[in-house]
Amino acid sequence: MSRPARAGKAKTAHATLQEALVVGSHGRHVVIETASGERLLAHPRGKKSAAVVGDRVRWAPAGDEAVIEALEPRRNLLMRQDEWRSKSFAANLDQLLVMLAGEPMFSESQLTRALIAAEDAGIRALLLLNKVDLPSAALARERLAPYRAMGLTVLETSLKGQPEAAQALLGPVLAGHTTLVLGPSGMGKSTLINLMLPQAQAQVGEISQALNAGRHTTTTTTWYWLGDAVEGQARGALIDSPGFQEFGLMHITPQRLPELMPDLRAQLGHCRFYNCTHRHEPGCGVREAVDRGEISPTRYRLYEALWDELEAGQRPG
Ligand SMILES: Nc1nc2c(ncn2[C@@H]2O[C@H](COP(=O)(O)OP(=O)(O)OP(=O)(O)O)[C@@H](O)[C@H]2O)c(=O)[nH]1
Ligand SMILES: [Zn+2]
Repeated sequence: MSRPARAGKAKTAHATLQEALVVGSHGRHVVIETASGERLLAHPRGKKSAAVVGDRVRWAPAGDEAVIEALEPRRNLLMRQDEWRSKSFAANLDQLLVMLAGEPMFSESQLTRALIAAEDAGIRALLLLNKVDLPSAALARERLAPYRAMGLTVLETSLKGQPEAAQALLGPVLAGHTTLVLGPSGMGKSTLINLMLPQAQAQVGEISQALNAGRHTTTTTTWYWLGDAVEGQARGALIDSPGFQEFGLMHITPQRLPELMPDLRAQLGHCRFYNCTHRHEPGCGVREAVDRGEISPTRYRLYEALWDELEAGQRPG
């Protein structure tokens, strides 16, 4: 695809370039929102690491489009799992909202992976149990007991049956923060986005328009402003990534897993061997805690499975 020629040769100092926010992405091409609120298709310069939604960038105009000259330092970064590898996909988040339901029953493996990714990135996670109007919510609640016990907040909604109550509950939780919504299929993510963002379609439209100018049709990750800007107040935002299922964990070594799982972490320091993997060793404090019922057997099995997966991923070749 042809790119507009660069205006001049002189290298502009980054500080003099305008800052913008990345609000949409399609592979290496992104949509930025400039300080004046304009949305432009932006291309990375050269092969430098690509910008992701939530990034603040320094940009220069290039015809009707923009060239990203530099990324501002990131507060944090989340990766998504591709078929083959982990890829960065959202930066500078305040919190992760994980949507769950009893019908279809949420996957504990997916939940655990999300929590590990958030913990590793230093991002707080909130759980949202939706569809509490259905009888299956009782079982979902039971399965969430170990997560409450490790200190996680579990909010409950019936987005479809009681939208006003859900709005009242979620409004203050989302206001002023940048929240990535993880909604596995069927948990009610579309219902949530439509409820909290009546103007969502218009925002998607603007991003598609900017992308279409570059002949891209779909956006993979989208930033939505929550409400209008009010002077002196941080503006909240939701980040939605359609089809997004799994976080990338391949950059985490298996030895770090216990530190990233609060229920296991609470039991560290009681093993006979200082370098205990908590898998086969005698005198393991973590496995004793499983036997005593202080760590849920499911969580422990997920730990074992993740260990194998991460170890296999790190073997050379
Ligand atoms: N009973 C009940 N159903 C709900 C609730 N919230 C959403 N649903 C229904 O659950 C189904 C899935 O909701 P969506 O919002 O489309 O879910 P999604 O997570 O976006 O699903 P995908 O479109 O598959 O990605 C729809 O039929 C909704 O009407 C709820 O609180 N209670
Ligand atoms: Zn151990």
